[in-house]
Amino acid sequence: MTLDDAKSKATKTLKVDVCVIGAGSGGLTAAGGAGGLGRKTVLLEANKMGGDCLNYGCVPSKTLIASAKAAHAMRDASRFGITPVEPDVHFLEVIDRVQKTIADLAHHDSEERMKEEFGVDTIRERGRFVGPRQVLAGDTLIEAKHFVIATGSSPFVPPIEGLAETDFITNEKVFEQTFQPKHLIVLGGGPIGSEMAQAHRLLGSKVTIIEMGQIMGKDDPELAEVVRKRFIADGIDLREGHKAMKVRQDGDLFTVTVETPSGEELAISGDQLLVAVGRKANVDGLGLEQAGVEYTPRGIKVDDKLRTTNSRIYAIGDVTGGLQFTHVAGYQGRLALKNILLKNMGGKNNTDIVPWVTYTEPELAHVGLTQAQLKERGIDFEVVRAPYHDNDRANAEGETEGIVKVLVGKDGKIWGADMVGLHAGEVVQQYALAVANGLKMDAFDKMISPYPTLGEISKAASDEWSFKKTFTAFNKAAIKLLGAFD
Ligand SMILES: Cc1cc2nc3c(=O)[nH]c(=O)nc-3n(C[C@H](O)[C@H](O)[C@H](O)COP(=O)(O)OP(=O)(O)OC[C@H]3O[C@@H](n4cnc5c(N)ncnc54)[C@H](O)[C@@H]3O)c2cc1C
Ligand SMILES: NC(=O)c1ccc[n+]([C@@H]2O[C@H](COP(=O)([O-])OP(=O)(O)OC[C@H]3O[C@@H](n4cnc5c(N)ncnc54)[C@H](O)[C@@H]3O)[C@@H](O)[C@H]2O)c1
Repeated sequence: MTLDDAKSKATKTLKVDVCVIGAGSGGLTAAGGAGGLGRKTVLLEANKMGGDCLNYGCVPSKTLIASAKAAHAMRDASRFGITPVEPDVHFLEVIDRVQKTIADLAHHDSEERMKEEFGVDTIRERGRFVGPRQVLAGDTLIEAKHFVIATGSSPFVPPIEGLAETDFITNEKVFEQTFQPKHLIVLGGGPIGSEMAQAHRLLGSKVTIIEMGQIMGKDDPELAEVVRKRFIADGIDLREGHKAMKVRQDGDLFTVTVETPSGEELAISGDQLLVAVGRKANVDGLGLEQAGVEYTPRGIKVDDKLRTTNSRIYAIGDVTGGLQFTHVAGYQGRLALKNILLKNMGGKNNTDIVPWVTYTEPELAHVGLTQAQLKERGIDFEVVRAPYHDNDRANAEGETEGIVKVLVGKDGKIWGADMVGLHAGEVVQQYALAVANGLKMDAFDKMISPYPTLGEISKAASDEWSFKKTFTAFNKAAIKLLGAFD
């Protein structure tokens, strides 16, 4: 369709202050904020309200994982003095529960709520730029003072011979499965592959992960090793350093031919194939050229105010190809809005303070700068370690495998933290607050932590750090001297 054809489809014109394209975590935040603050706002959504997080991502994955954990607890009960039982998993009921949880949460992201609480009108159409300040959605031509592109990302499908001809699934289908896989093959051992592999394994499927590098490669390798060991103990067939060469489907059977690290060919067969090898930004069909918005295959280019190369258009969340998390999309939604409302004085996109958590058992979490980033920036730091096995609550829960590593500057500033262990995603919150506010380790000295909690691990790390600073030869001599006056 030519631009003129597209424009000629419009039967009405809508003039607004802000037009947000995409009603996922980022778009809903930006649109709700703009509408709530009195700007005339329209939100466009081509598919389901709530985007990936609600429908195909965070919510269904964590709900599936909750069922998996319940099944695991039954098998694992002997450690607690309880007779273990092999759970009778009704997989389709598990899937029903996943879908019900999505439905229970859907109101929060709904058109109705956007209208009632924030005064935002939603148009359930795909948006496409037809000019630098014009978007066409169905038969409506929208002219806005500002636009926010929040179109998210889709599963990347790698160009592996034969793959496209098979009925493989991605995160868009895995939560709607109609049978429990006997043997699930997972291509990719990043957060999606790892979470889904373990969940299916604990629900009773045989699972093989085919990962060309290492699982959880974006996290601290020492901590990823803890997850690796658990996967192996869970009975996952973990194939790291294995490259998928071709895929074939014969009836219900998928066969993936891989090259092993030693260069041999190996065929792995299963009755379900999940592809989770990364994401591609949703830029196709958006008419970005018509709007003068530059992009690369990674995503839309933005500056530190989240402006695109068209200063009236901002882009946020997964479509920018940066850190792809719901909380980042939400944070950027608020930031882009502030920059729209405050003439680009709302603040800069600060990726140095971002946390993330992968919800494997045990959880793997990070916040702030990584060790590699600190080295690149020439910042002196030390790693303060606090193991889970020294924490009383972890012992009571029977989950002592894990560690917290805090990256501390010479002046005590907390630059980042990495952790693996029971509820690491909760423990990391304290460090998220510390990193965001530039706190030093002595902030934890002042804090009284309730006993016995996992959060006390943070206190243990700060004790470890301050003991070293306190019990110096100088301090000991000074105290001895003062003792002479007792
Ligand atoms: C399986 C899985 C598990 C995940 N788990 C977590 C987790 O636990 N924690 C976490 O923080 N993150 C998690 N994520 C990542 C998280 O889902 C994304 O980072 C987040 O959804 C990105 O939000 P967004 O607003 O940028 O995009 P999306 O949520 O993808 O929303 C984009 C919306 O734009 C719409 N759209 C696209 N093009 C157009 C158009 N032209 N016109 C109109 N509408 C359009 C789409 O239909 C979609 O609804 C997970 C992702 C997956 C896949
Ligand atoms: N808990 C969470 O917050 C959470 C959960 C799921 C997803 N996410 C978000 O979604 C993003 C995408 O997740 P993902 O796991 O799809 O991507 P990813 O890029 O993080 O990991 C993909 C993995 O697949 C491997 N891979 C790539 N091509 C391959 C091939 N041909 N054969 C075998 N392995 C291959 C890579 O080496 C990598 O380890 C994440 O980066 C994260 O931002 C977050």
